[in-house]
Amino acid sequence: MSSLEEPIGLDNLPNLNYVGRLQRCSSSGCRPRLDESEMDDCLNEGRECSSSNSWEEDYAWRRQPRDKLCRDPLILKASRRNRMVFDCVGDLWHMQDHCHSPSHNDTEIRGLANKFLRGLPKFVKIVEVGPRDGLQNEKTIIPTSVKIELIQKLASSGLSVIEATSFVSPKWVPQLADAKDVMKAIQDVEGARLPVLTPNLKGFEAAVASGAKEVAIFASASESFSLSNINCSIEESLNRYHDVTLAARRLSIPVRGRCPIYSIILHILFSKSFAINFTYYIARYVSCVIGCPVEGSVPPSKVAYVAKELYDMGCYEISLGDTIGVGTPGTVIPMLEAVLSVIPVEKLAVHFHDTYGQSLPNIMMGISTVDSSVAGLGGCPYAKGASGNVATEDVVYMLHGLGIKTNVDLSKLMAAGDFICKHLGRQSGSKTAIALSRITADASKI
Ligand SMILES: CC(C)(COP(=O)([O-])OP(=O)([O-])OC[C@H]1O[C@@H](n2cnc3c(N)ncnc32)[C@H](O)[C@@H]1OP(=O)([O-])[O-])[C@@H](O)C(=O)NCCC(=O)NCCSC(=O)C[C@@](C)(O)CC(=O)[O-]
Repeated sequence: MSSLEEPIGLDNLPNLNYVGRLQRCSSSGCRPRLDESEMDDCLNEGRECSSSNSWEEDYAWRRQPRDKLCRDPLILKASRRNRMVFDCVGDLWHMQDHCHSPSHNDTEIRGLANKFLRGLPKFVKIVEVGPRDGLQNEKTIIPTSVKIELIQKLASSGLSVIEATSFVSPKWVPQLADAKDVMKAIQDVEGARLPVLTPNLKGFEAAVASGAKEVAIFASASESFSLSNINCSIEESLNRYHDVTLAARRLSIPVRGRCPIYSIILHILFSKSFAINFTYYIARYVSCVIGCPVEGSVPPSKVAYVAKELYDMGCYEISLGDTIGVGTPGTVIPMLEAVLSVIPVEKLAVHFHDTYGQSLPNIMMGISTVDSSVAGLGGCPYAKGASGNVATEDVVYMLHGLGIKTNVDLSKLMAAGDFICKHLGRQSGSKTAIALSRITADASKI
């Protein structure tokens, strides 16, 4: 991958003077660069920061008249040469109206950068939900062999958790009726955990019989959605999930969840052997954490209640799902605040559908586990109008651009996205995949 295909992150900004200048001339021209003290911060936090450019060089542009800056031949050359860079800054003519105002206070800007970067994790675990959430809503039934190959390709990209399928009623979700065959075929996939969705004991038992080592349970913060999605009330669903978590402990099936002291006691009481691994993995979902397709907005306190119930059952990770993708940072922050008052931050994951294109800003709230779907596949059959999950490629591109590690190889991930999109006969839902494929295609013509 050439440097032009890599995200323009904080790490490489200093080496891309023309990009920096373009950005300063754009509406986002207030975007701060790192000064030396901030670089020290980065180093202390284990991130890499280049110090190749001096502070004066960084901010020399402020002394230049606006029109000179915006007619900089380097800028124009760069914009002609590199479509990706041009796209990233928008229309030059339009940008002239948004040149940086010298009235901005440098200290405030640097303070903002510091605050912003400090709130972000150094590593984000991505939970790939494409094979499950992505394919459950497809009109046509995807052949089992394609699902298996997709999972293998995703695993080879470095994704460490891939939600493989669902053990739900085939009458409700016929697209995943081959769950058993998929699970059996991916037993030898290495390097990735492969959780599956289970709505009840029946699903749990079928998952275990097919070799699942990890299961995900899914409750809703909206009564109406619970009824339409799993045909029972929230309380009934929580009772079912109690049964599932107990059964998991009896079988010593890893439960994606924490291991509180009473779990250990239950484990000792119910397990057949004491020499078992105490790592439980049971997951994880609270759906409709912002809005419900039937009820409209969902109160944060309701989300916190359901999340805490799942957590207390032993779920070590609670994923907060904006099922219909209506959240903005304005609604996501109060919801997170409510949940964080009952669950530690490191136990949380976020799961955004990108219906309104708000997923990326919503992810930037400091939660270090993010669900996403390759090529932006997905949607819930019981949440009409909801679009796919935020695309994994877009998440990886953004995180790498911020210097946040994911251990995911973007080009291999794109190959997986390309594979499934070709099969589905449509364009990727990932803006990153589209842009980078265009660059590669253009380059191959030269
Ligand atoms: C929960 C049920 C099963 C209740 O469905 P029900 O009809 O109320 O269940 P039932 O107990 O009356 O059983 C009816 C039939 O289903 C069978 N059955 C019962 N359970 C199972 C099972 N596990 N696997 C296979 N078969 C099952 C059962 O054996 C019976 O078969 P029959 O006697 O008629 O031949 C049903 O409503 C269901 O399967 N719902 C799943 C819906 C679903 O998968 N939705 C999408 C996932 S949620 C989501 O996408 C949101 C999320 C997680 O991504 C987060 C976010 O985006 O926010």
